[in-house]
Amino acid sequence: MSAERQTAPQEGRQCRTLLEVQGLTVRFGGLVAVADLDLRVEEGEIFALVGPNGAGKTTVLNCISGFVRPSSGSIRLAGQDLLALGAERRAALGIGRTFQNGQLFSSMTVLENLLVGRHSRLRAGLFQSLLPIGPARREEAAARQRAREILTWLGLESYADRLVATLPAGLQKLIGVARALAGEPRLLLLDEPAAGVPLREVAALADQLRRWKAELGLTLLLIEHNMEVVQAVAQRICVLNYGRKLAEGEPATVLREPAVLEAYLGREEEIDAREEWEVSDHAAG
Ligand SMILES: Nc1ncnc2c1ncn2[C@@H]1O[C@H](COP(=O)(O)OP(=O)(O)OP(=O)(O)O)[C@@H](O)[C@H]1O
Repeated sequence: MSAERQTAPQEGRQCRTLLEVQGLTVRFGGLVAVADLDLRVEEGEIFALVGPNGAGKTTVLNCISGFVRPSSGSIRLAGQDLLALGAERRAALGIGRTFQNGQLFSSMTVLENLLVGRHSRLRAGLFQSLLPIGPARREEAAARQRAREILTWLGLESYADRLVATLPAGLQKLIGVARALAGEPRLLLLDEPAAGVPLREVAALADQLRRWKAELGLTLLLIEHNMEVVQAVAQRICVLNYGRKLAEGEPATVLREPAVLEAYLGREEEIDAREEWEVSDHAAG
């Protein structure tokens, strides 16, 4: 990685808002998935969006990365309004994104997936970067070099020329991160990085998240259900419930708030009741 990207954020520097979301509302037909949400993520922090299933977390991430158009509200990155811009333009401005299920091109190699992730940074188009001709040749060589550096940095260099489809799910998840990093993001949006990670590897994942932040000077906004990871890495969290902000602040404090406990327990009770009903229904049938 370049020296500039390797520099850790300096201790004690002033907080600067990188991402500012104001009055974000998303309606899907009659359903209000996100309701009048305000969020500020400061440069260099790890911020977690948590909440029960269906709370609206992924929808918020989709609005920031440009996959869902909100019904109202504003989203700014370093002061620049994003809403008029498409997903690709936002990626070029520094928004990187991973997905719960990877969403890689499984019939391409790992390296080719990273080149796709990097193409928002290239002046030549994606097609030219995959088929190097004319003036794109030098840029493409540099992109390949950078993609290999990222793979090496993540310990994935031996998989560069493997087809994604042949690799286990856990590895594909990390390749999803490598692909997002290939776009050299300032803000990395991570959708449930701990989902599917075995318990014994959760602490190592938390270490990795801190390393990505510190060594690449990244800001991380993550959705996460695993509270061990959230408490280990996040400086601040926002709890969503039915699309509304329920609480915000330091994880240790927020996760003890009665309203937050109730939101989680309430949903668990709903699920327990449904499961009991299904069991008794099946038993009766
Ligand atoms: N494209 C869509 N069309 C209609 N409804 C949607 C769409 N996307 C999400 N929803 C609904 O919006 C609500 C919020 O969904 P969302 O996926 O954002 O929640 P979440 O907090 O990410 O949930 P989970 O933790 O289960 O991933 C849910 O009720 C969901 O069914």
